[in-house]
Amino acid sequence: MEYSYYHRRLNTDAVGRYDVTPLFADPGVFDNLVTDVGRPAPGDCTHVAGVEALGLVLGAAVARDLGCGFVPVRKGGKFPLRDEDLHRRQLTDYSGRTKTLELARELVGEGDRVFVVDDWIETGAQMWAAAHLVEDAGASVAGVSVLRAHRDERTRDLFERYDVSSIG
Ligand SMILES: O=P(O)(O)OC[C@H]1O[C@H](OP(=O)(O)OP(=O)(O)O)[C@H](O)[C@@H]1O
Repeated sequence: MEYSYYHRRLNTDAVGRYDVTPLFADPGVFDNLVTDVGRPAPGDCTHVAGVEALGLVLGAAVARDLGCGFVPVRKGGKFPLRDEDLHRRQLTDYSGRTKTLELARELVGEGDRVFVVDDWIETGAQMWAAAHLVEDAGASVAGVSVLRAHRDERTRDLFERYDVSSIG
């Protein structure tokens, strides 16, 4: 589907922060969204990672669709694990607040090819951290896919380093 298909159902022109959950609530739209976000995934992808919170919803559905494992990238302090069992990155995103993202060490590692999914990218800070967590784990990033991504100087490094796909 073109981005206009989703745009019609979102009732916003925002590029950055907006609520994508109406796209999850309609089963037909959600099915199309999962297909479209997962389409750029390469055939050798072993896992899909999703960024908390809404990237968990979308990423898990994409993983199921692709027949891959699912790996949650969680906000700091959510994994009930010891520090030494986590990879951790700090970032400052669109909100101007400093946040932490974590990935459990046991979930992925060398040889794994991880496709990273989220709902949208504004500054790219969360996606940059998520992709680097995958690499910190010894796995490789098989691509990045979102519904909508802002392309400007803030996201240039992300687009240069990774194969980033967006519907809009
Ligand atoms: O490009 P950035 O500046 O990093 O912003 C994009 C990120 O911000 C939002 O997450 P948020 O932390 O608001 O959580 P949510 O999924 O719970 O809405 C969105 O889901 C992305 O993860």
